Amino acid sequence: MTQEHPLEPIRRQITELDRALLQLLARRRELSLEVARTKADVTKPVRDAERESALLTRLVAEGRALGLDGQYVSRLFHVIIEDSVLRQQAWFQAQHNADAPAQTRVAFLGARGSYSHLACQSYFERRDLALQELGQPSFDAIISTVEQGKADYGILPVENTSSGSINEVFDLLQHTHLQIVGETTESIPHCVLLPAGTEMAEVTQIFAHSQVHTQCSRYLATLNKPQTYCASSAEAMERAASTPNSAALGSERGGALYGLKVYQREIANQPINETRFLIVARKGVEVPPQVPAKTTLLMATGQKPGALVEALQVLRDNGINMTKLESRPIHGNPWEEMFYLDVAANVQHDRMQLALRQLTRLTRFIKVLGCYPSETILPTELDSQALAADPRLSDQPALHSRKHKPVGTEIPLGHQSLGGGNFLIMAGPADGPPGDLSLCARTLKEYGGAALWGGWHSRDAALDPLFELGTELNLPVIVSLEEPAQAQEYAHGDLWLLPPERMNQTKWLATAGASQHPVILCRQPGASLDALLKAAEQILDGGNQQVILCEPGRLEGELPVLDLAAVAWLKQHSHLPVLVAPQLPGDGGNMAMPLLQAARSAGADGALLSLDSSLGVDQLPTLMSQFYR
Ligand SMILES: O=C(O)C(=O)C[C@]1(C(=O)O)C=C[C@@H](O)C=C1
Repeated sequence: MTQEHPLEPIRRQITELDRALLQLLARRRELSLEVARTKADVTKPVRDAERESALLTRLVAEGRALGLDGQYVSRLFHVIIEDSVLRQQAWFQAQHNADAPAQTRVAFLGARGSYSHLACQSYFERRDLALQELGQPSFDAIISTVEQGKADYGILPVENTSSGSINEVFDLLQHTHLQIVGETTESIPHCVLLPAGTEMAEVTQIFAHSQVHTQCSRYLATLNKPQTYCASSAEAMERAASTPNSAALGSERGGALYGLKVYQREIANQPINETRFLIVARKGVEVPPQVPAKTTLLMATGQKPGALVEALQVLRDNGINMTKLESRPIHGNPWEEMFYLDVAANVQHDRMQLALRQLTRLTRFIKVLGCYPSETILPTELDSQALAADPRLSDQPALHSRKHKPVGTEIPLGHQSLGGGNFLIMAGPADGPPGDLSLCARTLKEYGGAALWGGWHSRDAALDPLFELGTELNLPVIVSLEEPAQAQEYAHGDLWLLPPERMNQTKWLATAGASQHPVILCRQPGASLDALLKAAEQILDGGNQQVILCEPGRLEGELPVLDLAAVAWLKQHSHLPVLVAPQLPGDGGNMAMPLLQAARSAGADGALLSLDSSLGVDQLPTLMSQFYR
């Protein structure tokens, strides 16, 4: 008889626990609906911030007593509460609109597995409605299918966190009589997908939608494989499934429909990649008082100066919060604009009715495109004290703080020292030809650069030349930590870098904490400075005292944004060295110098420069010689 592996009985216990967790979650959902039924009688709003805050504070404390950290518990319960709120809202909406279409035929863009298809499934699943799915070839076809009564609903993407507004959809909304009846936001984690049995080394082409390709350009540069563009991600996945030696970019859920498995997750340039969709129907809906509503308006103001400001003032005077403003040209009227506004208000409320009446006086055209339940559920924030570590330790200053260590930490870097008073420049080519790496390394060496950087994503293939150059020139190298399980592959790097999207990921922080390499920890966009320091604390707590904080820049359109107040604040509150990683616009060569000088004045200890079309390797010698002059 074969003996059972010792793993098996443990795994059986985990399976049992997971099953019990699922049953508890299902029961919690039932109770949440019971709460909704009770609230219906007293017209209490779905969301009760006080209750959520009390509930989370208690759970964090109880979790801590069981050895679970506060961030972990609050993250889990944010997901659970979001589901509870959305389900309650969907229930109220259904009660209030009993004459909604009996069937649910939904028109969406693309085939099974497209991002629109997945959004459609999540939206209607919450409503417990059986779906008849009608994939369409274009946005136009979605609108006309619903207009002609061949579908009951249409689902249209309107904006994406990486690529911005989808203009074609806004233009179509101008001309249809369909009403917006709902919205949903889908988080779309792009992955590289492979057919079962295919290895990445065998792949000769990657199928992708052009927008997805743009959103993942940094990672794709490291794979260095030819791309074939497709009309949709669904088509990309279908072609990869039927073409030998190919891969596709798509979502994990979509890939599963085509028998594709994930090769690499989270490959988007921006860690948060969400798309907002609108649901349209022939007849509008009414939003019940328990549910927060959004109203979308379409309006054209007169062409006199300040007309838009006057219109917006009407909203402000009536206490109405605008959540989005978008402008589109009016066909046939050059230089005139049509404005789309989302406001957080129910069109039935008096103040909204009043505002609409006042707006008719100031506009040439105004139309309500729809009033629908808002599905933007912001998590209830707990104060940092509630989330802090064990209260018995709360009188001990945090390891990152100046109270714990008044003198700044210095980290040796070759013959220089980070945090030692000199501003150090570290650089590397973003995704240029391999020759750039060598040129960059030699330039850094010659002009006093402190380290060679392998870019935001250091993939296996790119590591060897990096390490070889480092050894040859005796120049420290920085590698991005991609996969904690393979930490040994990064062992030759002198410094490790945790990219912004890893800042909150416990397994990366634990790997960094257990390492003896200095670790550069980058602030995630939108994360608070407190959150950055908490992540640093986890690394320090793990044992690694060589943590370097990094403030990455970003681009707002063509404008470079770099938070130097954050740099100054971090230097005052923490003894850890602080770097900046500015992003430069297309013609960024001229911006590099003033940004570096300003960062140095704000107290930064150095900069990480990503060399690309905005700042080329060839511009590095002038920049460095002038900076250190
Ligand atoms: O207790 C309530 O009032 C609920 O609606 C339940 C619940 C929850 O899921 O715990 C959901 C939404 C509220 O904001 C607070 C709590």
